Amino acid sequence: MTAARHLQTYIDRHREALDRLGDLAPGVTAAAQACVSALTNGHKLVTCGNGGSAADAQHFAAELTGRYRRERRPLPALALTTDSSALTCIGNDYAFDEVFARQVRALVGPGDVLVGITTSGNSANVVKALAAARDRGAVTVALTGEAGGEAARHADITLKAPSSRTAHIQEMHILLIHVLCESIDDAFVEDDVAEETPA
Ligand SMILES: O=C(CO)[C@@H](O)[C@H](O)[C@H](O)[C@H](O)COP(=O)(O)O
Ligand SMILES: [Zn+2]
Repeated sequence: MTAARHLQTYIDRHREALDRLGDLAPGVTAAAQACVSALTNGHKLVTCGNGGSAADAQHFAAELTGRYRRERRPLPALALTTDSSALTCIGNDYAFDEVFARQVRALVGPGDVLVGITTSGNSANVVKALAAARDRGAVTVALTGEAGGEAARHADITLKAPSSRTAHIQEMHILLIHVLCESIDDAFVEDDVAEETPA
């Protein structure tokens, strides 16, 4: 297939998913409220995922500790994918399934929000992180594909990107993350006329 044909296929499939994304409005509202309420009450956001979703987890956390679009105070957020010592120690000494859950048991407390990102919904390390966070009294949010999978069973709120294809699920996930960042900015930007940094 030519690159041009790939491009058209991606545009068509991306648009198909995008056209159905509005159905997630109630879940997005609930997730935004959970994030804002946790951060307002001095709690933190913790994220995790594998591969491309690890990048999304880090992206989300950095939007909060750094900045998203508007100027506001730094907000507490942490991706569990970034500490190679913790990942290799826990993976080596326990099991890869435990790499996020053990960090959750160390770092996540009541009132925090754990965001688990998994396109299949079935990555065991993300599922176990959601379960551990729930045990710790955190609010659990899963970003999944349309199937939801096992992750949905351990999440208080599940945002199911309306696609079964990993790439397009990931594309919807990053859009959803940015939408959550808009709501978080709304809650923490003090001067609402603050300008966006030009690209
Ligand atoms: O980015 C991609 C594929 O687009 C890959 O790195 C992908 O994230 C990895 O295969 C992940 O291990 C998939 O895990 P999950 O989304 O099913 O939890
Ligand atoms: Zn990818």
